[in-house]
Amino acid sequence: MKQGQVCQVQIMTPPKSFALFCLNHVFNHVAFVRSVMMARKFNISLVVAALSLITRILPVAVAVPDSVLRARHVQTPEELRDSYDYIVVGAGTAGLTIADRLTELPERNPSDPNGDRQTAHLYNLTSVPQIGLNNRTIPLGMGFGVGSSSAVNGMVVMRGTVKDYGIWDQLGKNGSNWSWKELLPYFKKAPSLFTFRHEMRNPFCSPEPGTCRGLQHYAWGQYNDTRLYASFPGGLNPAIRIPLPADGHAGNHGVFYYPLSVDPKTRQRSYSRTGHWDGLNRTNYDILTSARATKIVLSGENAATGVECILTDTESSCESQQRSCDIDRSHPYASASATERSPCILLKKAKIPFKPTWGGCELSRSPNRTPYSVQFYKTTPTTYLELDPSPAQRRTRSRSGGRSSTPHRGTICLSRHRLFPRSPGSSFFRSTRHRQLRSPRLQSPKNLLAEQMLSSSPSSLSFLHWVIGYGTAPGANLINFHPTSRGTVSVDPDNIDAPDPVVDYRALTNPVDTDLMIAYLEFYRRFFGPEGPLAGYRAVEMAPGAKVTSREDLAGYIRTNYIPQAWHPGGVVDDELRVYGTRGLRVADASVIPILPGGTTQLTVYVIGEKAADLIKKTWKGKGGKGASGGKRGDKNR
Ligand SMILES: Cc1cc2nc3c(=O)[nH]c(=O)nc-3n(C[C@H](O)[C@H](O)[C@H](O)COP(=O)(O)OP(=O)(O)OC[C@H]3O[C@@H](n4cnc5c(N)ncnc54)[C@H](O)[C@@H]3O)c2cc1C
Repeated sequence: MKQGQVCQVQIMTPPKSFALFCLNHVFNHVAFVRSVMMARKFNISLVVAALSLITRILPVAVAVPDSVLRARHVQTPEELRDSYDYIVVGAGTAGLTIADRLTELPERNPSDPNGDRQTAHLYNLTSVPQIGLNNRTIPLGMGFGVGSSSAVNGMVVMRGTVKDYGIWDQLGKNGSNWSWKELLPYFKKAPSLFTFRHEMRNPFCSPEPGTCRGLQHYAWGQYNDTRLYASFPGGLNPAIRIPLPADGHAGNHGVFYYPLSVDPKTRQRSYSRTGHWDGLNRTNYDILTSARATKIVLSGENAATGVECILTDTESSCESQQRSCDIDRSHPYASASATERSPCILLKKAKIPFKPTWGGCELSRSPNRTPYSVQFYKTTPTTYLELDPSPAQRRTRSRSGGRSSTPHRGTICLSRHRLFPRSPGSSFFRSTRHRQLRSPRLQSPKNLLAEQMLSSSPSSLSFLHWVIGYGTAPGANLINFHPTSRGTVSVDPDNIDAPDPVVDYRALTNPVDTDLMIAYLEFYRRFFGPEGPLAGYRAVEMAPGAKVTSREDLAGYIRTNYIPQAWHPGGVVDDELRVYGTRGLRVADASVIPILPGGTTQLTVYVIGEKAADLIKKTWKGKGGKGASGGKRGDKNR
């Protein structure tokens, strides 16, 4: 090891295997945690699970009781071992999952969930001014700390639809299967990490699609709520053609309730740290805190051989070596952070050959699977009260298994439905104006997106809505997980060593996105209007306001209110998560999602972590490894 300005973590031929995290805290009084995990492998490979580009970093203590933390906590370069089999950069949702799986041991202590949402633990980064949004800059949603974004997120647990993952699969070229069927085993694994606020016997109602016994499983707990259903005699379907799937986690769209990853008794957050780190008893797993990975070291043949990082408290350096590595980044905005954190734009610059397929060039530069979220309806206080269930509705709730508790002031449910159930429907996208949805390449994410938008099939793309009350506010909140404008995350061309990425959402640069939002607004006007299924709520439109009707005015409202991110960005790599043109370098985090699923992302990211670990384990075969099942590595309780 050597001291200096830079911490270099290199990985050598593995005498021992382990995981190492670099946890950093950053400027502006905001603590950052970066992590580098090094995990054991039988042969050679490095996994970096998250990089990002933050400048100055302050050390931050990680509040983990010794009794809980069993992975070796490394705080100085001197404590690093000479070599590691894997390095995982990023102690986030995917990174912790991968490190856990690569270091699995038979013993596992029960989790000790601690720490609720720490909203202050968000990186203090903003995008460049957005031309399409009246030059507003948009804060980036990205958590730091052990657990990172899963430690600060809204805890909504959702799967995407069968179609969502089908698109991923269609985009794959290397034979790695990302279909619903392939991912289902990983989805089933993830719930064991969570304790849920909704005390359901089976939190997902059905590990197997279609085996759920009823909506009531989702209809109690925080939202105490069958009111929505009571509001729609005959269900939503006749009114707005939105189905009510019996199982919200069986890959369908429709209106359903969802669980939260919160312990129902203690109300403590259940997240990647409690599920994948606390309580681990691993001698092959080290974690380095207060360090920021700055560069992935590549050999002459573009083989990843190590990681350089800065120890943020002492500004000292560390160094180790490795024969080869799989590098897995574990945060979308990390994609452009270290020098070789390059998406396609940097690969091009470096003249590294790549095939823009699964996580193609366009997407890899893009954080722009950015949801749209605008609250545009509110109810008056009078109407507010009327949201409480009637005696009849209470009886309905009771019959359906819901709990009797203080009536919530609004009804919350999740609607994931296809575009524009009544109209303009598919014809909306067939207009000349929307031909620009398509791209010249046939099997491109953009084309598949367009195809789904144009489709009238019930399995086509779905969009997400929280209806009547997002959080505690009455109203509606809609999220578009399928924007067509593509953004970029890149290094600063004027300062390639700058730690912060340049993030440009390029929000609303494709006019289709504005048209989508206008159509959404109009849909909600129908939905809440006197002729709509929620007429009984007598909702009053507060914003944009009933007077805002022309396309021009609605577009103006959207420009000033549109938020081109709702904490679920995405972007990078081929379908085996390898960075094009390199060896031993993988990215596994939310950024690899080629097209966002129509749902919140944390569960999908856990699945990506699980799949990444299996992809890596496959390379153990024939090299002294035990293969994907991990042999002795498997904890019994998984
Ligand atoms: C405020 C908020 C609310 C959300 N709400 C929900 C929700 O309700 N439901 C849901 O399903 N999803 C939600 N999400 C999204 C979900 O939490 C994320 O998609 C998911 O956790 C991302 O996981 P990840 O592994 O890709 O990144 P993260 O979990 O963010 O991990 C990235 C890690 O990489 C580290 N890192 C970055 N750069 C470096 C570097 N240079 N060196 C070392 N380490 C580095 C970071 O510090 C961090 O530890 C929310 C997200 C946020 C931010």
